[in-house]
Amino acid sequence: MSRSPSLPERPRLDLDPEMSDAERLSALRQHFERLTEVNQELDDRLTEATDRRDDLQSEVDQLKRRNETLKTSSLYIATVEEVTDDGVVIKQHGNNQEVLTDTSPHLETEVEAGDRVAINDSFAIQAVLNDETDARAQAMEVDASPDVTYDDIGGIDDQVREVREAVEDPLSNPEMFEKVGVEPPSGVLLHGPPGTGKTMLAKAVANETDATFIKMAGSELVRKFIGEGSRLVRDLFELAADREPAVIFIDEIDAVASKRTDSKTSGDAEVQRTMMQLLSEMDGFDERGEIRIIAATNRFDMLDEAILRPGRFDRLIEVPNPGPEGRVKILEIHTRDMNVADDVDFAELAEELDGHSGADIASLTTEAGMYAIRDDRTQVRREDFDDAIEKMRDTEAQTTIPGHTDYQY
Ligand SMILES: Nc1ncnc2c1ncn2[C@@H]1O[C@H](COP(=O)(O)OP(=O)(O)OP(=O)(O)O)[C@@H](O)[C@H]1O
Repeated sequence: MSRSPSLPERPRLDLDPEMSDAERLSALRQHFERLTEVNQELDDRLTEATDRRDDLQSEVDQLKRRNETLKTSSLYIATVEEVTDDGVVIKQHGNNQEVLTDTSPHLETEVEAGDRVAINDSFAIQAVLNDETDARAQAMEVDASPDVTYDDIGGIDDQVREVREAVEDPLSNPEMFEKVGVEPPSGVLLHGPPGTGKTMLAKAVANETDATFIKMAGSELVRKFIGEGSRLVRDLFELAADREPAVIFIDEIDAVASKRTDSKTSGDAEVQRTMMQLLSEMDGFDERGEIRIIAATNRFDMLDEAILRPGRFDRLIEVPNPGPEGRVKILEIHTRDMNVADDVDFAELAEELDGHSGADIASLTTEAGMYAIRDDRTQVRREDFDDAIEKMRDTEAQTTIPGHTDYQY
């Protein structure tokens, strides 16, 4: 910006006491003329500055109006496919159209492949959606390479084998299914009490098949994203198609697929719409390529049978609480990196943990480790496990509601 020239100096009046009256009059006249000149000069500068201010003001007004239009006009959502020297390739949601476009200069360094962005009518990128604005990112957990392996799962070997047959084989050896002429199962439904390793199983399959793991929780869909459920289900399958091979894992599927109730509240209608969208996505599944879908529920009794029809979740696998040997295996898995004293007998501990889940056993081992740390020891002893079991029982006693029985498997 150019700097304005400095203001003219204020004229000085020098009157010498020795001066005659005539000299004094002439000096005063000169001073008056100079003052008039400076005054004129300042007037001109003021007019110039006012004109400039008016110009700037109209520029500000114009920018404000443009900003308002930008703020009020609808923006569309797209995903960045690629950032090239010639521009940014985006894919619009909804119609899947690919467009080569530009980014607002202030976003040039920010845009990366995979980002969700807001675009205007001319496809120019206006904003990169962060996690807060990106409902999809909130509703889904995307893990390009989960690190759970089958070795991390104990006590449910039969279930691991069944899931591998139903999910892994069709992904890693599709030709075999074609040659034999059988359709791989469309979807696998894992059902059983909480904390038995259902999520781990889905992650391990994704890991083993180098597939992206995409998880969506049914309860979040209906609680947090009211009105958006069916859109998010569509997004879920779209995202999986973008990232295939992919394993879609829908946890707590009962939240969107429970038996129809009689009440006709708008909430129910919304849940119904979400389920219909899920069913229609599953029905169009054949063309979807290398995508496998696994769902999980703790409330098998509540499920709407529509989702269990052939071509939908047609492979049911029960994942129960582990038996005594399973509990020993899970104890071993979760103490792999712990320094456990020789007096700890896992078989004995497993006996005491009858009816407990893998998740209970995992947190029990952590708790035992905490007791050792509290005692300033690096080795975990039998007494630490005993203390941890006692604490677990106390907590259970406090959280059990009298007269309430959970759904039993
Ligand atoms: N069979 C198992 N072997 C080893 N660890 C297990 C097993 N089951 C559960 N765990 C431990 O419990 C944690 C929770 O398990 P996970 O999330 O897979 O259970 P879930 O069946 O999906 O539970 P929910 O039904 O509550 O979603 C795991 O991270 C793991 O530490």
